[in-house]
Amino acid sequence: MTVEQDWTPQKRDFLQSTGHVLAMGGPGSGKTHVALVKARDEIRSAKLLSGQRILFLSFARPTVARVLEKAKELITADDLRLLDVNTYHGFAWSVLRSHGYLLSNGKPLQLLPPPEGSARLAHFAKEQHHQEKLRLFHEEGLLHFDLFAQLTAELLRRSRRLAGIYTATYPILVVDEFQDTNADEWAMVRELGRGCRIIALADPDQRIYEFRGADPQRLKEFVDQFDPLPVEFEGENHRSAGTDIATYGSDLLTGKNKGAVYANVSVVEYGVYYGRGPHFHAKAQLIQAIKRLRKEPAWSIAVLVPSKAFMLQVSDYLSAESDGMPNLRHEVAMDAESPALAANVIATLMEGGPSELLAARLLSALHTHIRGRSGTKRPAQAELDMADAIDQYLVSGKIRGKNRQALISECARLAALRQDVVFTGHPEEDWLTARGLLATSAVGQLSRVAADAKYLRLLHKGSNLRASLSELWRSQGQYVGAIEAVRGALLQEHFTAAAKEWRGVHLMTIHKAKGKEFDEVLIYEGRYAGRIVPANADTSRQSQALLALRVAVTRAMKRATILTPSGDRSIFL
Ligand SMILES: Nc1ncnc2c1ncn2[C@@H]1O[C@H](COP(=O)(O)OP(=O)(O)OP(=O)(O)O)[C@@H](O)[C@H]1O
Repeated sequence: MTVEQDWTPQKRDFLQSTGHVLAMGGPGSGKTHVALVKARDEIRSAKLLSGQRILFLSFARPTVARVLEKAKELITADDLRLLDVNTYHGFAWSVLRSHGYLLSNGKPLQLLPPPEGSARLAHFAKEQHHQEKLRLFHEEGLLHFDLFAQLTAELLRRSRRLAGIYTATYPILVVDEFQDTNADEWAMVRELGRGCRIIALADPDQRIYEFRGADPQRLKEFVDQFDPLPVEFEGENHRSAGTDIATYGSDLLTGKNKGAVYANVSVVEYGVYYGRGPHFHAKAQLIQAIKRLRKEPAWSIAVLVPSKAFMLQVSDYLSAESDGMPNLRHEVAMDAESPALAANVIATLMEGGPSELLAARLLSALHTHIRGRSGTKRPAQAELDMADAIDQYLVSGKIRGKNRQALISECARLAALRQDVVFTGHPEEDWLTARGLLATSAVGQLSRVAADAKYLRLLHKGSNLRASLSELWRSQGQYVGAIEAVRGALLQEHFTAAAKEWRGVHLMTIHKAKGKEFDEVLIYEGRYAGRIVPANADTSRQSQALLALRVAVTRAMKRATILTPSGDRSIFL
């Protein structure tokens, strides 16, 4: 544990602050670390009244898990009870769950998780999404996750008494990755800040979420409104001390990196290797990294790629035993809509029921999967037409067109097949059986459900879904209730800071790497798909991609490797 005299003067100023603070520093400068020490000191100072706690808000659940892990090293278990670490949306939901009815005309609220939300919004142009989300909330009591922060801010603004209760409970609010807050999250923080001390941690050059509303003006807005004590942890790097990784990250921003040589950072150009899979070089690099680290007790490697679609291709190749290389076990950070909606179709099959009813339920689950699987992107018109046709069929019993009829018949066939399926009572096996039924279907809309569900990690040992499915089987010898169990498990995934295991190989998009750290980082840029800068990117997208690349590189503690295609090297390298 760091002893007091080790702190730089800036860190000491930060630790001694008594009001609002804006702490800035580059990657690995120890912002999160020192904020936890600050929280510990505040708790130890015994200035908190009975019932008061410190609130620490971060962006994503895995980051919350990491912060908690670090907190356990720095803070005693007793003191830790006075620190609430949560995501922005987890905190907002805790407010709305108890008080949101005040905004929805007294209607009880029902959550609309992102995958179902995407299915609901499929027909609307992107510009109309927000309006429709508001309509769903006010008219149907359906709460889309994207409204969490906005509604919480509105609630706190409208009821000063309620805001007072929250700020009396949390006199200190730490906001991590503050540079990436969007307008709604900022509004929520601002309302709380009227009654509590805000400790904001930020690095303007790690602002990589402009596409979801992060704004270069945010820090200035905070300064203008709250006049915080500014502190800068300049030149500190605790993550990759003794390497050039942080320097490389800074040089990327000025272009100084081009042609220069750095310790522990390598840029590797890969060529086309005829007869081998396109990701051959990436896998080979990964194997080398594993060899370098495998003698260490708890090593971690991140393979970071530019897009979700590319990530799935890479995952398939890492799992395959091909090109003379073994299956490499890895975790995929997959939070896309498609697996969640696919899980709903599988649960429908597991739940079963009389053939005709089951066929209709399958169609209905498939309808949601078709509409929602591309997330916030609008589905192709042909997909929307298919979904509409299913919808009409469910009402009228009529359908036209060969492909559409084939889909209806296939659902009927699967529902009939399901009648003869004998499950074993082991949820994982039975899940695979149900998925297998879909996988063999000759109808694309059904077989891709099985493909989409491949990336779902809900049934591992000790998982809640496994426990609830086992319980359904134990009490009734069948899986009636599976749909609800899957829905509950997916919802829980959004809110619990599942203690993630950070050992081993982790494959994720560059954006997902924010706030994390690994022994080695392998950034893999594809030749055609998966470009760091998409071919048609304008200057603003280019600069966002550059910031993201810097974040990616600086996640490494020991070594960063960037793979870029030869003959088409990334413009940043
Ligand atoms: N004073 C310190 N003493 C020992 N270890 C430290 C110290 N400060 C930070 N660290 C360690 O260095 C690593 C990086 O620190 P931290 O995550 O707090 O940096 P950060 O500024 O929040 O980084 P980023 O903005 O890149 O996410 C962590 O493993 C942390 O535990």
